[in-house]
This record gives sequence, C-alpha cells and structure tokens, in this order.
Amino acid sequence: MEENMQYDDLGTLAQLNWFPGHMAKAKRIIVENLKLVDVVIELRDARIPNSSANPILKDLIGKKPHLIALNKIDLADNNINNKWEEYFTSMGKSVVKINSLDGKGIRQLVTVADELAKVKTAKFANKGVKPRNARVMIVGIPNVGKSSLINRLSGSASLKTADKPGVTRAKQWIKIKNNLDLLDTPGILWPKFEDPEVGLNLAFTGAISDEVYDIERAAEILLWRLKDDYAKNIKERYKIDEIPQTSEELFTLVGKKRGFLQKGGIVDTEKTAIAVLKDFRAGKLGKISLERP
Ligand SMILES: Nc1nc2c(ncn2[C@@H]2O[C@H](COP(=O)(O)OP(=O)(O)OP(=O)(O)O)[C@@H](O)[C@H]2O)c(=O)[nH]1
Repeated sequence: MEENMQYDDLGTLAQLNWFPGHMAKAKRIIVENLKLVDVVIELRDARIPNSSANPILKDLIGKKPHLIALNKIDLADNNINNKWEEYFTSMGKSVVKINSLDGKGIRQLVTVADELAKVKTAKFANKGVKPRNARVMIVGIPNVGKSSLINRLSGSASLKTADKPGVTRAKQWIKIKNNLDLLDTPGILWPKFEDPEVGLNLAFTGAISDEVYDIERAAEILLWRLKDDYAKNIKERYKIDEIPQTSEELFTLVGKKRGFLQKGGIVDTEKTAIAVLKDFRAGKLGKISLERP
C-alpha cells in the first residue's frame, strides 16, 4: 500500500454504528443528565486524545466546569501522555492522566473534580443555604473505560438514590467524597467520524465494533503506521529482522511468523488481523500512542 493509501470506508463504517436516531437519543439523555450535575468528567483514550473526543460535547457542556481524563495511560507512550497533559494545560483545560483498571491517577482525578465543584458549593455557602453535595458525571465515547472508572470510583463507596423532580427514573448517586456525588450511569457519546484517519484510530483501539469494518485492511494499515515510530516493537513482537517494503508484505510476514497458515502455505489473513488488533489493544506491542499534540 502506498503512503496515501485508500482509507475510504473505515471512517464511513464507523458512522453506521451511530445513525442519526442513536445520536439524537444519546444527546437527549446527556442533555437531561447534564442539568443535574455541576462537573463533567470527559474520558478520552490516551492513545488517541483527539480522535476519542466528541464533536459537540463542548456545546453541550457550555460553561459547566469540565475536566479531561486521559484514560488507559498504561497502553500509551509515557512521554506522549505527558505532552498531551502539557498541551491541554496550556489550552487552559483541567486534565488528569489515569488508569481505570489499577487506579493510577484516580485520587488526583477526584481532587481536581472536587476543586472544580467548589465553584458550585461556594454558591450554596454564599447564599447561606445548606449545601447539597456537588454532582459529577462521566461522559465518553464507547469503550473508552467509563464503566471501569465508575466501578473503580465506587469501589468502596456507597450507592444512594436521589429523587429529583421531573426525572422519570430515580438517579443513582455514588458518594465519592463527603461533598461529591457521582452519577452512576455514564453519558455515551458518539465519536467524530468525518475524518477517515479518526475512523481508523477508533477501529484500532476498539471504539467501534469489529463487525462493521474490514479488519484485515485495518490491521495491515495499523502495522504499516506503527513501523514509522514503533518498528522495534513490531520486530520484537513478531521476531522480524527487517521491515519489508510494502504494507501487504509486512502483514503477510506477521501472519507467517505467528504461524497462521492455511493449506498450501497461504497466510490466514483473518487470523492475522485478529491477532494484530488484539496484540495492539492488549499492549502486547508495547506502549503506543497513535496521536501527538
Ligand atoms: N489497559 C487498560 N484498559 C482499560 C482501562 N480502562 C478500561 N479498560 C478496558 O477497556 C475496555 C472498555 O472498558 P469499559 O469500562 O467497558 O468502557 P465503557 O466506556 O464503559 O464502554 P461502553 O459501555 O462500550 O460505552 C475494557 O476491556 C476495560 O477493561 C485502562 O485504564 N487501562
């Protein structure tokens, strides 16, 4: 495949997952829940902080305090995680790097959320009314780690129900600090899909279902892309001495090295693709960042 290879449908296919009906419903739910909270925690995938953003979240949130949590830092390049942190900070945004599985950064996340919530709690205090706890919600695109983070935060916390007038279902709030309650259901947002490059990043990281795009092509493109900055990782993982000249040769070689051969010695491209995507997503290819600020 050439440098400007055909990306065509991968981006479009991502859109299939989120036809307008789904998007309208997701938006409605988020808008409803946003009314109940004081602070929004937006989860992004540290490997793709740009591609894992939602295009209209900024408009939905308005002036509400908002913080970006770069999740899955364990799978991304440490140096680049730091660069993203500097970048967002330089843009005047609150940002925290976290790992929702082992809990790294979670304490800081709560501290920052608490700080941001003070704007609201201070208002109660100024009015002389008994302050209610500040309320927080988590939003993010599919598979970014929303449930994992909620589970982590609710680990030892207590669930409590708050009846809010005008809301059909009673909302469940998880007490994460004395003065901070977390909405137990996250807001699921659709990703950006106009840009084919974004579609690919979402496919690589598993944000869109493997059913809706060509996994063989995606895996081939992924390997070809990684060979620029992460050739060493590919060579080590698949015991390859030299990166071949074309993406197709590289993909086939990986299949061969993994022993995915059909009768007649032909490489099983489906098995190869599944293995490559799995390796990447599980961190078996090392800590990899697909986007830089
Ligand atoms: N390595 C790593 N994996 C993570 C982390 N956070 C979540 N995951 C994994 O990412 C996958 C998706 O996590 P979920 O918590 O289900 O993500 P979600 O955003 O709730 O997903 P949807 O329900 O599809 O919207 C799971 O396999 C998690 O184990 C993290 O910080 N590091």
